[in-house]
Amino acid sequence: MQALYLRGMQHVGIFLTNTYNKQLLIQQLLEKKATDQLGITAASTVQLFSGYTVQQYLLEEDIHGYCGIEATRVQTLRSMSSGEQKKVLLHHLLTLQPDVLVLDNVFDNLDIATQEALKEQLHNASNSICFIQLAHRKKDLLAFIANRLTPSAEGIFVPFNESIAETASTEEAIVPAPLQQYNLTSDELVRFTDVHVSYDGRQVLQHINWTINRGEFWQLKGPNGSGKTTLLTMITGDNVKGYGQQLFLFGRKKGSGETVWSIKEKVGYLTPAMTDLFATRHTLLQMIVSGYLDQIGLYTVPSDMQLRSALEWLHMLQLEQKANLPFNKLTQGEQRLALIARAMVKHPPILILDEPLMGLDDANATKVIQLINKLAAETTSAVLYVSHQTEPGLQVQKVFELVKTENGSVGKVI
Ligand SMILES: Nc1ncnc2c1ncn2[C@@H]1O[C@H](COP(=O)(O)OP(=O)(O)OP(=O)(O)O)[C@@H](O)[C@H]1O
Repeated sequence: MQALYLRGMQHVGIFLTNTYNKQLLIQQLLEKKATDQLGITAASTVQLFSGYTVQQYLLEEDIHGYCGIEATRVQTLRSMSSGEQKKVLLHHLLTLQPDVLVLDNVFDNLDIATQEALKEQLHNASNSICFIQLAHRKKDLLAFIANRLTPSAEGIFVPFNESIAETASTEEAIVPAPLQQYNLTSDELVRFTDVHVSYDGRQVLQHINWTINRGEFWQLKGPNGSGKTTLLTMITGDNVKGYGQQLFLFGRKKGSGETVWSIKEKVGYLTPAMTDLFATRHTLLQMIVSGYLDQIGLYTVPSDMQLRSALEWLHMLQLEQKANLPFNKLTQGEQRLALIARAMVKHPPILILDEPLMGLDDANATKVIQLINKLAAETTSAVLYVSHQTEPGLQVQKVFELVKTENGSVGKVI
């Protein structure tokens, strides 16, 4: 690794693709092992801000009841939304005043207003804390960090060249046909009529009116803590707040004797956190096939038709060469494409993609956007893309936006 010249207060922005071993770099930074190359002196205090750090604080809170972050005395870290968790953690780390703060994908999951506020906060702290920013998206690189590097093919850091070649496209490929049809009584899949949700006496959603029909392509957006996850868990049947309300899922009122299973089998679901569930010895092919069997991993013998169809999905993703590789040996971008295919193999009436671009580099984000557009355009599944970010290139037809008010968020269709 080449010197990063961090002597003095020289911040560094490092652009990484998903193929780079980021964990090793972070480990070296935290252990100050790369002292000579990175210019971090032995006496420096180094802190890390990342999704992993949030997980560590959550674990601490689960075990000891308090994780050391002042704001969590009012509301537990566990019950905060993912954006709220990141905000309080970053604030906490800045108050610790480390010599060096490593920022790993700092803007993932954060709404635009919070991103702007955070940029200002980081800028203000940049006289006293040295930042090493690791970013996968060019647009995320902090403007005040002029020193921008990227690892070369030889593994040394070189100045970052803004024009990075995009990867091959899946645009021309054909979506494999479904092996089964769902018996749906109407085109209306989900309907919220005047739905309200409160937690601990605090209203977070009010007067929600929203209908999702077959084949529609929606984006659900809204700032951190506005209630996106709450709405999603009501659709997937995982939130008890749906009972006793005018919530209709696949033609049945919630709580009218339906099973959670009868809802779940009609929903394809992806959240980046699911990647950890597949950290097993299963191959990529087995993982795709498991989507037919609603299993995580493969514990039932699949049919020949299912195997053939899974191979067609891999062909479409240009991943058939890797069919027999263990899933956890794939790059993050490949894993994300595969998880979307897994959620989609059954052509479920509704496909929910919760922050599907999280952690991806620019080239992989482009590929995933192409795939999502394709699934929305060429299948009868309704696609629900959930993110506070507007992605240029994503061809959503309608947006359901949550707008925060003092009495909880209201929804509007754009
Ligand atoms: N179990 C719970 N107990 C108390 N408050 C909760 C609980 N679950 C959610 N909340 C609160 O409800 C609000 C909405 O949370 P939700 O996770 O639905 O928001 P979100 O839009 O998904 O946020 P983000 O973009 O940050 O993930 C937040 O203020 C959150 O703190």
